[in-house]
Formats: sequence, structure tokens, C-alpha cells
Amino acid sequence: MKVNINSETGKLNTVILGIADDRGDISYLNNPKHAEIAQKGEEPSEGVLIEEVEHFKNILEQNGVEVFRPENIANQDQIFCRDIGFGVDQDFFLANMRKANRQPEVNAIQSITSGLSQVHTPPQGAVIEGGDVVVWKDHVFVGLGERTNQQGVDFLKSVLKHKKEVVPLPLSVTNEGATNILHLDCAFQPVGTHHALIYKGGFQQIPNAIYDIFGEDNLIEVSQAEMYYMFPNVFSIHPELVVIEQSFERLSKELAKRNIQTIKTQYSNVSKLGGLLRCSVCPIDRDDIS
Ligand SMILES: NC(=O)NCCC[C@H](N)C(=O)O
Repeated sequence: MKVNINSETGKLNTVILGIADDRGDISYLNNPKHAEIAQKGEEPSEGVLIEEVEHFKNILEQNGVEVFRPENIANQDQIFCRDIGFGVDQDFFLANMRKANRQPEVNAIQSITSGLSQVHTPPQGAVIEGGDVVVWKDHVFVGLGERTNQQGVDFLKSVLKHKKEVVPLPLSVTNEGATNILHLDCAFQPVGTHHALIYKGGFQQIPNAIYDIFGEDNLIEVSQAEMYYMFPNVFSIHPELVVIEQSFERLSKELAKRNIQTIKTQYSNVSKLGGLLRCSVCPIDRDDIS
């Protein structure tokens, strides 16, 4: 299989989409948003999660995307496939997950990744999750927060030297769902060919590199509440087509103004676990954009 990822938006050919079945009885409350939802007794049922994820699969396939799935691991949450590996150009990186309860997920894509020619595994001590890695043309932005450490960034830099500029961005990590940034893809997401969604409050310092590369006028700012509902975690099928949660009316209008169309789907139950559409997919092959 071919790996080719130079952006978050180029026409998508091949992707791995997580699975929501067989999650088991133990719900690991790995992030503050999920923990608060569980405390309120609003944990979603497996049935509704399966419905949302399978509907997303249909959308991808109807748009000509080849969809692979991880192998099922009994009693394991495997929805958030984005975090367990990521492609950068022709290289594929396996994650070293911060949460021990998520590490087995990485093994479930082995039958897919074993056929790839350039697969890299982080050295001991280097923690890096795919949700913190956003590839954009000559740059790779990496969120530094709870799920990715400096050794993870150094590992990426060593593999990608002379190929990409790796830009670390310290994230705002808190213990409240309303403000915590779990991964970079919860606060930042390129759309189209030169725009990006951004929640400015998600960064410890103003992310100057993002402003310089995209230009302030091309950044679509989202509010704290919109970040909580995961506006930045939408998923591009190609530069003019983005899958979004059905309730994201303002986002749909903002994208339409920039000639980007949306497909709306219900994903509000998956969102309660701390991830949305982008977190559920690991793109393998996209056409390049310039
Ligand atoms: N990229 C992401 O933000 N992924 C969401 C992961 C949610 C999962 N419950 C976790 O806390 O690891």
C-alpha cells in the first residue's frame, strides 16, 4: 500500500477508520471532557457510537475513499484511530501512546502497516500521538502537551530532517473539559488550500508559525465553546469538501463563504469521549496540494 500525506486536505484516497464495537465494560476516562460526561451519567451507548462511526464510513465510501479498519481487540475502545499512527509524505509513524490502556490499539493496524515500506517506531521515552501531528506542505506542526513530549518531537525531527520543518506548539493543558486541549487537532485544523480553523486559547503562546504560514486573514477563529464541541476536529475529503458534525451551523457558513462545502453527519455521541471526526481517521494516501 502507498503512503502519501503532504496535507490535511488533499483529495483522500485511502484511510483507516476506527471501530466502535466491542468496547468492553470498562470505560477509561482518559480526558477531562469524557470524565465529566461520565460523571453526569451521560456516557453514550455502544449502539449509538457504532451508528455514528458506520455512517461516517458510508460518507467516506460514497465519496470514493478506500476505507480500512483496525482488527478488533476484545473490550478495547478503538474509535480514535488518528492517534495510533500517522503518515508524513511517504513515511508512516506508529505512535507511542501516553495512556497504557490505549497502547494495544497500535497492534490492531499491524496487518495494514506491515505492508508499508517506511514504518518508524518511537524510541523508548519518546511519547507521540497522531492527534498532535498536523502535516501541512513543508511543515509538520506538533502539539506539545499531555500526549506528546519533547523526545517525541525530537524523534520526528530526526526522521524528517532535510524533508520537513517540524514546528512544536505548546498546548494549553488543564483538568477541565471546557478548556483542556487534549491534542493539537482539537485546536487547529487546516481546511481548503490555504485556510485553517484555530482556537487561539488552546496554545500556551500565540502560535506565530501558524499566523506566518497561513496569514491572519485566512484563519477562522473558533470560540472556547465551539472548541469544546470540537469545531476544529472536522475532516476533509478534498480541499472543497469537509465532513462536519451536523450541529456546526456557523462553521458550515464560514466554510461556504470560502467555497468549501460540507457534509453534515451526527457525531455528537462520539464527541462525548473527547474526539470527533478527525480523531477517528488515520489518512494513508492523499493527493498532494501545493
Ligand atoms: N486526537 C484526539 O483528540 N483524539 C481523541 C482521543 C479521545 C480518547 N478518549 C483519549 O482520551 O485518548
